[in-house]
Amino acid sequence: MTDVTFAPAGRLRGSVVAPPDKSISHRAAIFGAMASEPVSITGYLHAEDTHSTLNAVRALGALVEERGEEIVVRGVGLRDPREPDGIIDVGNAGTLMRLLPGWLAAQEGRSFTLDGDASIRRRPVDRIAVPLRQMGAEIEATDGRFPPFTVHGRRLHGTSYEMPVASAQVKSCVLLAGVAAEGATTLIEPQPSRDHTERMLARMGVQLHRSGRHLTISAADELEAESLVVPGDASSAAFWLTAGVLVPNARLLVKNVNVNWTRIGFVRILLRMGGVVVGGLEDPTDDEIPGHEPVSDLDVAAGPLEATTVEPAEVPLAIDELPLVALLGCFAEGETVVRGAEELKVKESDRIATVVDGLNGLGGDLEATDDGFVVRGTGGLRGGEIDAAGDHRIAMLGAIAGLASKEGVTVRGMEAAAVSYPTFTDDLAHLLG
Ligand SMILES: O=C(O)C1=C[C@@H](OP(=O)(O)O)[C@@H](O)[C@H](O)C1
Ligand SMILES: C=C(OP(=O)(O)O)C(=O)O
Repeated sequence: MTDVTFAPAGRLRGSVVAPPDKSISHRAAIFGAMASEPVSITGYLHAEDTHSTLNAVRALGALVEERGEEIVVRGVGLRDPREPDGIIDVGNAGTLMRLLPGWLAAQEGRSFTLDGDASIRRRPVDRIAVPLRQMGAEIEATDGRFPPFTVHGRRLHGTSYEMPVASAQVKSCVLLAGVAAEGATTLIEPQPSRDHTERMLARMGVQLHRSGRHLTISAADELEAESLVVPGDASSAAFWLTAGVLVPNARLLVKNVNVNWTRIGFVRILLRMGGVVVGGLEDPTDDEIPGHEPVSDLDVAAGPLEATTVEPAEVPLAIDELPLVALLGCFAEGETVVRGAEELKVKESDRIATVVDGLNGLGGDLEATDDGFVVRGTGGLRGGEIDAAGDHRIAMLGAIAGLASKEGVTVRGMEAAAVSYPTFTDDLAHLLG
């Protein structure tokens, strides 16, 4: 385990290019493997989670050539993944674990077992097993709902499924099954969630139609795209936006950020709290499904903050950034409340517990609730030690807390950052000059 100390930042200036988007990289590799013709992917994220995805698609028979900035995936087509010799190891990647079975469930007569690390074994898969069974698949999970689990592929039929939780992973899984099923599949979403799957499938020639909460996908014979481009990750960029707001006199430019409106709920919350962020944010696209991802450079500066309440409908659009909302709340005037975020309990760690305990250990005044947390702003944080609990977002949360604290923060287990952002400490060193 690596302990790293982050001292209060005297100066934080300059520009940083957001690392490639993790969600979109997973999708590009999986959809590339589902395609019949080679797909060139520019800007693929080289991190632990997305390497698990490359290994998974290789195990299914796809060829992956790495050529510097570009990777080329030579897929096996919608109906020809190979049955691997052993398990498919998803490592720490929940997105891989929940998306891939959508495709695999449609492979008649073949079985696939997925497993991962200790954290992944605590993350439920019944949320995908329920709709996939409804479409005709057979799934056996440990204790009925955890990895390791086995997907027995069957001829799938389209369905209509009302999702109990707003989850882009569940939505994507059902859409992938829908592409390879017979007939149309309709999903009814409780609230909008990130829409990268819809955008990328539309770009790859699949017919998708949205009408309010209803999303319908038609089966396709093949997926097709010569090239896919991965933009910068808004969730990774959020660490720099937070640092830019909290560190006195900071001035940062975060370049090439994906500003898809379903990913920038955090920026909207930050603006509401008084943060200064300037850039070309996307407006909601309503029922339209664009075939691209918008990007912008974001300029951020330090400033005084006010508390806010994050309502349940905002949660899916800022889910991975809610730990940073808690950190901002420590520095804001008043009481910051996050509601409707019980999903945080089933991430890489129980993020209600790790955020509340972690920031309280640094001098914060937070209280866990059943569905989120309450943060009483104290104007700052003393500092101290925080355990990343094997969770990349908690590791980087601790680092940013350290920069903004009075005495600095030691993060225990900083290596966890490599799951989504392996160059995090190098980028920070550059900004500290
Ligand atoms: O679809 C995706 O790429 C993701 C969806 C979210 O999970 P849920 O679908 O479980 O909300 C998010 O927390 C995760 O980091 C990535
Ligand atoms: C929850 C996350 O990812 P995943 O579900 O893919 O493990 C995350 O990156 O914060």
